[in-house]
Amino acid sequence: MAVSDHRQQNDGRSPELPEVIVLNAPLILTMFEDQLSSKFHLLKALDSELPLHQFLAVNAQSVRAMLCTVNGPPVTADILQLLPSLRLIVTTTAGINHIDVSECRSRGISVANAGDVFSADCADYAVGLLIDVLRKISVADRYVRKGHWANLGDFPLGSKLRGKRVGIVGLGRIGIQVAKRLEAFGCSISYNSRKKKDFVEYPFYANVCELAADMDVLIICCALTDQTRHMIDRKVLLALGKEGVIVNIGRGAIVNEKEMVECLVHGEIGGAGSDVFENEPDVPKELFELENVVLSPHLAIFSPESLEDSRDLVIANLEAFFSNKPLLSLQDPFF
Ligand SMILES: O=CC(=O)O
Repeated sequence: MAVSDHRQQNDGRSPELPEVIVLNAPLILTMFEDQLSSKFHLLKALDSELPLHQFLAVNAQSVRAMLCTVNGPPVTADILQLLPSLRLIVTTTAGINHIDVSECRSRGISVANAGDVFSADCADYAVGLLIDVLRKISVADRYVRKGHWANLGDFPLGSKLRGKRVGIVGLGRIGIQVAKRLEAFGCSISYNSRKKKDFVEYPFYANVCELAADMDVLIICCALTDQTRHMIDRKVLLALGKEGVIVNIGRGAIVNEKEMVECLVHGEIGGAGSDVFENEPDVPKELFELENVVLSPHLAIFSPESLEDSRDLVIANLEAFFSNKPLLSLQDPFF
């Protein structure tokens, strides 16, 4: 078949709809495809029989906007090179670690993310994971299901949330909401981030290891960058200590997962709750055996309501772009 024969067939929609290349399969596309495709002509790389590079080379030379998410092929310099007309990437996620932002900057491509639409759900989930690890709610659930209730005396009691010293790593949109929630639960809050924040009174620690040494709990809420990759390593975990709990709703690779698993297996930290892992969907099997660990499949941000907000923001960003208006959630640190 000639290369030009591989061009996606016009599916009957108006040829005037602006074209958007869809690199992978964002959940909002699965849920709201009709709404998105009534406004944009979606060129879906996943539906093509062609390998991604060839699909882009054949179909996407004039495409100016891309929709993507964190699962699936990362938006690398190699991919961007195949899209000479691209000027906008909209990611359905808050995190943008799957996009080569410095390549975007040098090519004049703007990046818009999920802004604040997932922050509340994600913060709720972080608190949920922490309460679950501390009070052993999932353990209690398994206990009842196994018919052990009659022996209640042998249930290992969990630890109180009120009074815990909680260190938030990354006091951005999500971190601040976690902090406010846990303050209301009677915890004392401290934080680590790139810079001290003027809008809060919480104690600031420039050094994450010193933060861990003074805390009962660390909650990882920062972005994954070259600076934060494996920032939470054995040294930090040992500083957190035998009773210390770590919760991660950021990205798996912020924690050195191998070292965290070793610390958990050897009882060098008290417990962990994690929604994110280094090599998703693979989760280290050792964790399955541990009762002081709560595992979740990268779902913290999702509720039906947050997905609808995400859809609306994606559409609003694309519409703004195609009508030369300012983007609603432009990633300004980079542009
Ligand atoms: O992980 C999810 C997100 O970055 O929004």
